[in-house]
Amino acid sequence: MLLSFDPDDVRAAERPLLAAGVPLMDRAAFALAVHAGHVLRAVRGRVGGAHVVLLVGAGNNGGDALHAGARLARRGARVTALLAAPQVHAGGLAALTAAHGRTLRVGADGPDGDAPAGDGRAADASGGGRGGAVADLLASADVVLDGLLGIGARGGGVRGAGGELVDALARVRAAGGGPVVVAVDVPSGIGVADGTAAGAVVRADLTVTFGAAKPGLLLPPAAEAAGAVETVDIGLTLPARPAVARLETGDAADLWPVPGGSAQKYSRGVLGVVAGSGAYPGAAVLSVSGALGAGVGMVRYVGGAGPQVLAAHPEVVVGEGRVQAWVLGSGVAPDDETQRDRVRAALAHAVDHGEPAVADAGALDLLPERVPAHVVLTPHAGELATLLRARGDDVARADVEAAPLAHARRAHDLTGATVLLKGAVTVVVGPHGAVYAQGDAPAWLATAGAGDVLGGVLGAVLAGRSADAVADPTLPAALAALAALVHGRAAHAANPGGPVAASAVAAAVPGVVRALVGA
Ligand SMILES: NC(=O)C1=CN([C@@H]2O[C@H](COP(=O)(O)OP(=O)(O)OC[C@H]3O[C@@H](n4cnc5c(N)ncnc54)[C@H](OP(=O)(O)O)[C@@H]3O)[C@@H](O)[C@H]2O)[C@@H](O)CC1
Ligand SMILES: [K+]
Repeated sequence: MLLSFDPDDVRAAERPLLAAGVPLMDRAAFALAVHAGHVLRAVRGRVGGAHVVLLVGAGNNGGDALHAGARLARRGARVTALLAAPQVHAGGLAALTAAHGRTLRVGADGPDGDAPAGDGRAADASGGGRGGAVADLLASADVVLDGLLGIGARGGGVRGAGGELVDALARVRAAGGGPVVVAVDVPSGIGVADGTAAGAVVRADLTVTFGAAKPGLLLPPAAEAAGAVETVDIGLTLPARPAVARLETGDAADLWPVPGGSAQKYSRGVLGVVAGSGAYPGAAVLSVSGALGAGVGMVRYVGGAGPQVLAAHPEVVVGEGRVQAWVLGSGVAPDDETQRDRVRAALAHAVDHGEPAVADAGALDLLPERVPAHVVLTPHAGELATLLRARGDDVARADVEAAPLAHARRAHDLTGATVLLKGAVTVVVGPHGAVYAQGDAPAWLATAGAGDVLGGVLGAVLAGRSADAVADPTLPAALAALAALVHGRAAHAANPGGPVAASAVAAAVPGVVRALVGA
């Protein structure tokens, strides 16, 4: 499991070590230089002679970059630091200067080469015009180390001279080619704790993060700015509970309902699916496909798409009966009162009788005021905005997309449900601070019907662990994250690197489950 921690927790973990004189910045800078060295060898074959540009802000994040730059300069790299603040980390600046790195001050007046600490060579870089000199430097760099802002970031985006550097770097990259960008601790400008990415935000290829990942490296939309994430152990002892977690391959076996030797179809879980209709049978077929692919004991289908469901899946039982979990609402039209009544009844049953339920699409506006955490909502951003508006919040789809965690949390707080917010990175919020961010799916998965398959997979897992999911209110969030992981992996497996149809994703689920939990 990849765990991330809020800046306050990281600072609290650093404090006793700093008080004891542990050289945390040395550890961080050493690891950063090692990773930058790997990148330089990959793009240029060697560190010696490579061109490294440092973006340096006012705080310790800039200090990390300067110290790492000094290490690279001692290994023969040509290092130029662009100083975006009047005062930068003094020890780092001295180290870089001693290692013969160049410094160049940038700001409202552009580069003027007046960096402190006796940098006699700063003036070379300012030739050719102010902004032009910076752009030329960035364009000619093999690697840029982004040390503008770390966990001390406040507000959205990088302000001031640093923000101008972020924009200049974006222009260089948009023009094609450009350097490999390595973010120091976090990409500068992201919301470190909430994953927002407004204003000037560095787009990194790699983030080298210290002590533990930060939530913004996992959460959308900021996660996209982080690139690959390398976590460096600098010796911090962090709290037991992370801010945001991400399930990985090794986590699936513990969570998945793998049948024991004495299993039979009822003990493995029966899933009730109230989805689709005669007019729109596809959602029903896809939900059932996902559930069967995930290995549910049995599916009972209730609704007007019985013939189509049976044609695709003769193992399904059509009609009502006892179930251990539900999938509700996929493909249920707003004017289909018969099916909506069935969804209402199933929701009430799930709440009253302790049966986990997935409430998707057409079930979201039928939700009682409050539900237990074993009811899992699976909206996309637009549906979540609608749900929140129905509860009095003035919120649009774009607001949800800009701050998915905050809005998923709000929906959880208002309804009591576990909330799985679908997206390129899927965010899950449950009670007691359970938060997951799963970025497993290829962009190709954004396709009609994919959500129906996800609902089926999640329903199967909830049916298989029905009693556990009711007894432990944080478990539905973990199982929802697990379903997102399997669903995303199935999309990759169905057609690596290419387009996928939802039915192909469902067909790939059994193989993914076998790979994750098979002996
Ligand atoms: N502690 C340790 O031992 C270790 C720490 N480590 C490293 O330290 C980093 C944290 O360092 P840090 O606390 O100095 O904060 P940092 O992020 O560098 O910047 C703060 C400065 O930025 C400014 N500023 C804020 N927001 C802004 C904005 N939007 N736009 C523009 N400016 C903004 C802010 O100004 P202020 O808001 O105070 O006016 C202040 O001047 C951490 O991420 C890791 O890399 C590692 O070495 C491991 C050991
Ligand atoms: K940074």
